[in-house]
Amino acid sequence: MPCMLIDPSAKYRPYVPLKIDNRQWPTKTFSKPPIWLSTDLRDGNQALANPMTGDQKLTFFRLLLRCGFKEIEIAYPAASDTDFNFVRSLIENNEIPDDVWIQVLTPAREDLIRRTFEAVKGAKNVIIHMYNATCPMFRNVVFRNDQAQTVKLAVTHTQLVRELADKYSAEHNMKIRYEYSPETFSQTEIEFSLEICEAVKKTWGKAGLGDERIIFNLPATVEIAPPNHYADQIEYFGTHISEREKVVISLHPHNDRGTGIAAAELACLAGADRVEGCLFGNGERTGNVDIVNLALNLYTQGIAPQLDFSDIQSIIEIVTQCNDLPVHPRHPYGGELVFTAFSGSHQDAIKKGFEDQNIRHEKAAAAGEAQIWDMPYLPIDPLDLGCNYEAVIRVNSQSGKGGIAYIVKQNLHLDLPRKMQMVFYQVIQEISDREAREVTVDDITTAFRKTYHFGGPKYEGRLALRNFRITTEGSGDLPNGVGGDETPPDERRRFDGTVVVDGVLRVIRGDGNGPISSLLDALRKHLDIQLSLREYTEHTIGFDQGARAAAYIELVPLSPDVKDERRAAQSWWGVGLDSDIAAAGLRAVLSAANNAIGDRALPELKLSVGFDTSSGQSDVSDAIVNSLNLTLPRRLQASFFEVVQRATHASGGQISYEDLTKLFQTTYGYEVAEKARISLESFTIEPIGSDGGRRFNGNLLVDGEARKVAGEGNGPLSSALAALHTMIEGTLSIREYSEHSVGAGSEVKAVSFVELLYEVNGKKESAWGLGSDTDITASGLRGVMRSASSLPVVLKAA
Ligand SMILES: CC(=O)SCCNC(=O)CCNC(=O)[C@H](O)C(C)(C)COP(=O)(O)OP(=O)(O)OC[C@H]1O[C@@H](n2cnc3c(N)ncnc32)[C@H](O)[C@@H]1OP(=O)(O)O
Ligand SMILES: CC(C)C(=O)C(=O)O
Repeated sequence: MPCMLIDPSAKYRPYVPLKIDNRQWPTKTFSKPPIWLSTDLRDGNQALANPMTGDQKLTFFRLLLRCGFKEIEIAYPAASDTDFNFVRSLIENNEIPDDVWIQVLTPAREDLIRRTFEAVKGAKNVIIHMYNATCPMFRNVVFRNDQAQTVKLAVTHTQLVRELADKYSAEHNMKIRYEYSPETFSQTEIEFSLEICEAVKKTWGKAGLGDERIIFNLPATVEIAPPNHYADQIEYFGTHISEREKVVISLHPHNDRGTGIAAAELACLAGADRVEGCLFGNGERTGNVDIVNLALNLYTQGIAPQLDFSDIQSIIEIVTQCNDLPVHPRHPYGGELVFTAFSGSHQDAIKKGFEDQNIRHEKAAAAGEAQIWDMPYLPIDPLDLGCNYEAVIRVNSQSGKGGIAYIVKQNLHLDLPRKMQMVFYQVIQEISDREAREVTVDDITTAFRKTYHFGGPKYEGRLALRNFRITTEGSGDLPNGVGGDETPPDERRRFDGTVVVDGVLRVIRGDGNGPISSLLDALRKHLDIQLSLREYTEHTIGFDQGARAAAYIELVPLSPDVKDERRAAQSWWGVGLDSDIAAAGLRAVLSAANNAIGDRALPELKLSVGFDTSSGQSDVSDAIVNSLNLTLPRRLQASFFEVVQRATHASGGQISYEDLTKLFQTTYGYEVAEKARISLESFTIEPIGSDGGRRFNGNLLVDGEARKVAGEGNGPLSSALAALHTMIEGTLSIREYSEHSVGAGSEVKAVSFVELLYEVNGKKESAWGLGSDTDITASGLRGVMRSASSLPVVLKAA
């Protein structure tokens, strides 16, 4: 089986370097772009397994115009009807802008030259491009010509081109220029290249300045030497051709050694004026030189290339559709992976680079200076090519914390503290190792939300903040916007808040020297969550009205010794986002606390009875709001607080929230199964008289016995009281009444809060009762009966 030779010199010979003294190009630098010629529709097209259709060529042509090409080789018209007709259709359909030169290629053959001229008849600006091979191998093998015959071939056919150019330009008002290519220039003896070009120039006979210049296109038809050799050849040609000012030196590099770009760049430094190539380097074998690459190389040197690749992805789409060839994912500037870093150290550098650059750019903008792009690993700003930063960092098992933090910042606008980055990195590493695949942006943001219970109800943990109030001892409510734990020394803060604990609303309270420490205190007291704050950072997101605060918190196990807390190996991070900075901190505490408690069962929530009367009362009523959705009238709050205090003393100083709720329900008869002493079985209310009076007819159950009663008043409640008076000693009167609705839609019901005053034998007593019903009148009546049942009403003898 053939294989690589141990001594390849037995088979291959090296190129022969040019002897040039004092070459100039190595010290030259770029200052302007060359003239570009796209040969996608000719050299690119002829290299395709399936050359482009007319429609594809038209699409491609329009794309080239969009990119800004002013010279476009559109066909080898003599090759096929498709090519010929395409040229005709562009001309006849006025597709060619006035400032664009179309170029067509022809061999040095009379019939084909004539057909080529026929193809371009009537076009405004045309470059006729003729070629014949000039290097020894082609002379000897392909044409079997010596040097003189080769020159003769070129000269004779240049003569024909000249005659036809004169004729067509006169007859069809065309501007016609001439390009001659000594094909395989790079393999041709340099002196012979000069000789044949001098002969062609002379024959053409009308090389002038500007648009009159003759174009000598010097192809590296096959790249057989390093790029410096091509540069030498070009410099030599340019410094030895006569009337240099009347000559455009054009490059046509191929990429057989993979150095087409370097060859073109060095040859430009060596004096070339023009480059022929294809978008993304399509073309024979390894392709023509890639004009996108060349142009953007200039761009990254701060030189406007005069070509526009602002929407590079849409350009790739069209090019790949027309060529039916892919663009490699690693292709310079355009490949789908070229702005992507997977590896940790690259990602870290890019992330830091962006941060540093933002600061630099802000300063430069303020000073009115240029905002220079200077980024690790990214030689060009993806935005300039219509790409975004989304794909700049992608994560797999080679990635590090910096990259992951970058994605979190880009997508969630959260700038994680370094230690938190390290912790979250472990989470993503675990996913990436487990799944053995790239971790997507969605994977990362979802993992972040889940890990830190961040981003709304869907991601809530076992503990979630509903509402809160921070008060300063003696000074009432704190205005929102008091941040972190920045409390003046000696001022104490109190956190009163409603927190969802395992799905149940709870009111908790704690004290500390700031909002965070008072919430931590509340968690300790009420839920036995013993944590302490080790690190807190915050930043704002957005501006002005839309600004929000992001807070990051690290909690450690509470320890009697602060030093132990600082050294604690175990810690939990949390994040909170809110328009109010204090709320952001509190959310961050709960986010971290969620991670700290994991699945651990929490103790039954305890309501401490050590509160002072007023604040204990609001705790109690908050609890009823939370558990039963009932907003108690103020006097009922006071009344119930007394009940609670008695109950908590009786049960050793503490009462659970469940028991508190039950106590409320049984005390006031709210939604309990047992019948009260006096209960309403059924009733009717009838209007009486003309002044709005009412008559109540009720079926009651009193001490287990059915009673029918009736009474009249000026409303349902007063008529019910009148009815009760028919069976009791003393009098009942309404001391306070209020009601509100609970629930929504078809579930809505009325809840009535009734306080009755009972006067009998000179004694007075009052009691509260609750009624509820979908009918508001029935709700009020039930409240009356429930309140009466709580009073020691004396029944009349039957
Ligand atoms: C480096 C380059 O890219 S050069 C451009 C190459 N592009 C193409 O070839 C695509 C279009 N070509 C074609 O469609 C056909 O080759 C045609 C129509 C031009 C000619 O087709 P044919 O007449 O069948 O000739 P064929 O394709 O075999 O070409 C070889 C002949 O042309 C001669 N020839 C090759 N190049 C040239 C040239 N630049 N000038 C004159 N004659 C040439 C060869 O010596 C050979 O002649 P021979 O038949 O006397 O031996
Ligand atoms: C016709 C010439 C310019 C050519 O395509 C080449 O040499 O590659």
